[in-house]
Amino acid sequence: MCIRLFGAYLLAGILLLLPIICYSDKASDYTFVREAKSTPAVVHFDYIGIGGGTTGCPLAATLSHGASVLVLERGGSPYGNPNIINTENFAPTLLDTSPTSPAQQFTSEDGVFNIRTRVLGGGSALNARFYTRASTHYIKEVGWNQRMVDQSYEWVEKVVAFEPEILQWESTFRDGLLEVGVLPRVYLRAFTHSSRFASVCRPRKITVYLHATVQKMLFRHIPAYGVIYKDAYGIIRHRAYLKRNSKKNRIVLSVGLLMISGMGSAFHLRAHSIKVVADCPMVGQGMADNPMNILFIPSPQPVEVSLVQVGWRIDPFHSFGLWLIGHFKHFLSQVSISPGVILEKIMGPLSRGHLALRNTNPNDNPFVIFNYFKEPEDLRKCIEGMKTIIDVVNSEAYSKFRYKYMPVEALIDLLLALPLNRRRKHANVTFSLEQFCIDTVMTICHYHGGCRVGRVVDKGYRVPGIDSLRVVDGLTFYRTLGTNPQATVMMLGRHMGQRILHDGLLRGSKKKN
Ligand SMILES: Cc1cc2nc3c(=O)[nH]c(=O)nc-3n(C[C@H](O)[C@H](O)[C@H](O)COP(=O)(O)OP(=O)(O)OC[C@H]3O[C@@H](n4cnc5c(N)ncnc54)[C@H](O)[C@@H]3O)c2cc1C
Repeated sequence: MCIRLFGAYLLAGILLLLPIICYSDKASDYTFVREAKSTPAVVHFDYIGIGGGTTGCPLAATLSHGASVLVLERGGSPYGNPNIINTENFAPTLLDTSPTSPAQQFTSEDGVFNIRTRVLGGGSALNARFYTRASTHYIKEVGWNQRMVDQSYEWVEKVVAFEPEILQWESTFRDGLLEVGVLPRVYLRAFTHSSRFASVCRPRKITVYLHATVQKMLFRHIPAYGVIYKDAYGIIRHRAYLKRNSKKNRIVLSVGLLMISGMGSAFHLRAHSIKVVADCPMVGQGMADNPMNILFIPSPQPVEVSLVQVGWRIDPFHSFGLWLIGHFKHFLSQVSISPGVILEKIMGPLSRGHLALRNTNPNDNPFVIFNYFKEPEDLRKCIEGMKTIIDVVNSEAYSKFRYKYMPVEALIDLLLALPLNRRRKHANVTFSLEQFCIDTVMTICHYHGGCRVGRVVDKGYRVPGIDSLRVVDGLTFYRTLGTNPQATVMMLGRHMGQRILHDGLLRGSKKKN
C-alpha cells in the first residue's frame, strides 16, 4: 500500500478569509461526525471515501451535492487538539510518537524520518500551511482545463487561504536575498485545514466515521462494491457498501489500500498471500520525496515563531529548485539556544524509489525508499540552494541574527551534532557541500508518485478495468505541484468531485435514454 492513502471529508463553520480568528478553529457543526464504534454493522451510501485527508475533504464536500457520502477516517478529530491548530506547536505535533498521534512517524530505507498523517483533515491539519498554486505550465502539461482548475482553486482559497503578516526573521531573509541579488517571493498560507470544506458546503449528505480504519476493499467480479473497516475497539465487523442500482456509486480513495485489496504487482501480492484482483506492477513504483536541507542559525536576539512564508525559487523553465525559509523553534529545544532556521527544498526531484508492503495491516508502515540524490541533477540543485543560503546568512541584513564568532563552518558542525536523520556522517562534510547535502538530508513530507496518472490510474483517476474505483490523492502526481502540494491537492479534490458528479449525471441520462 502506499504511505498515506486516501481522501475524504468534513466540517464546521466560518467562511472566507478570516486569518487570525480562525486559528481558534472551533467546530461549529459537528453533527455528521461520529465515532466508528457507535455505527451500525452495515451501511449503504452512494459514495464511500477512504480517508478524510487533504484531498478527501473537498472531494466529499463536492460529491455531497445530491448524493450521500460516507468518509471513513482512521484518525480522530482535529478539533480541540491544541497541537494541531497552533503554529507554535507545529514541531511537537510531529514529534508525538504516541499510538494516537495525528503524525505517524516512519523512517524510509534512506534513513530519513518521515510522517504519515492520521487525523481528519490529513496533512492539511498538521502541515506548515504554506499555500501555492501550480503553474499554468504544469496544468497544461497534465491536460487539465485551466478554467475549471482556476475555479476550483478559488473555491478552495475562499475557505482556507490568506496573506500572512511577514515577521522579522522572514523579512530579514527577504532583505538578505535582495542584498545578494536573488528575487524573494512571499507566499500565501492556509489558516485552517481541509476538513472545513464540508461544513462550508452545508454537509447534509456527508457522514464521517472517525477511528474507522479500512482494512480492505471488496470486489465481486472486478467492480469494487464495498469496504470492511475496523473501529477503535479493534472490531472488524463493520461493512460499508455502495448502494445498489444507484447511478452514482463509487468508492473514492487515495492510493494506500490498493495493494492490500489486491491491486499491485501480482508477484508482490502473492508473496503476501493476497488474492490478485488486478495485476498492476506500477503501483508503488516511482515514489519520490523532495529532499530538504537546512541550516540552524543561533541568534543573539529572540526569533519569533513562524513557519515558511518567504522563499525564492530557481525556475529556468517550470520546475526546478525551490528554497524556502522557515523557523522551527522546537527542533532545537534540546540544545537550549535561540535559533532561526533556513531551509531549502528541491522542487522536482528526479531521483525515484518505490514502496512495497511489509504486511497486510494498513496501519503498519510499508517499506519505502526514495533514493535521495541518486540523480546528480538533484545534488547540483541542493548545492546551488545551500550556496544561496550561505550568502544570505553572511549578508549585512542578517548580521543582527548572527554571532560574529560563529562562521558558517560552525553552523554546519552544529547541524551535524543533531540527530536529524539516521544517515552516516562523513568527516569531510564541513568542507564539501555535496557531502553536506547527502549526509544531512531531511524531508519536507511532500512524497508523491506511487500511483501516477498514466501509469496506475487513467486521466479520470480510475483504476483501469475497475470502473467503480477512483484514486484521488497526492500520490497520483509525478512531482510536487506549485512550490508545495497542498493547494493543488485540495484543488484536485474539488475538481475531481465535480468531474465524478458530471460523469454520474451523464450515466444517468444515458440509462434513461
Ligand atoms: C509535516 C508536514 C508538513 C507539510 N507542509 C506542507 C506545507 O506547508 N504546504 C504544503 O503545500 N504541503 C505541505 N505538506 C504536504 C501536504 O500536507 C500533503 O501533500 C497533503 O496533505 C497530501 O494530501 P493527501 O490527501 O494525499 O493525503 P493526506 O492528507 O495525508 O490524507 C490521507 C488520509 O487518509 C487517512 N487514512 C489512511 N489510511 C486509511 C485507512 N486504511 N482507513 C481510513 N483512513 C485512512 C489518513 O488518516 C489521512 O487522514 C506537509 C506535509 C507534512 C506531513
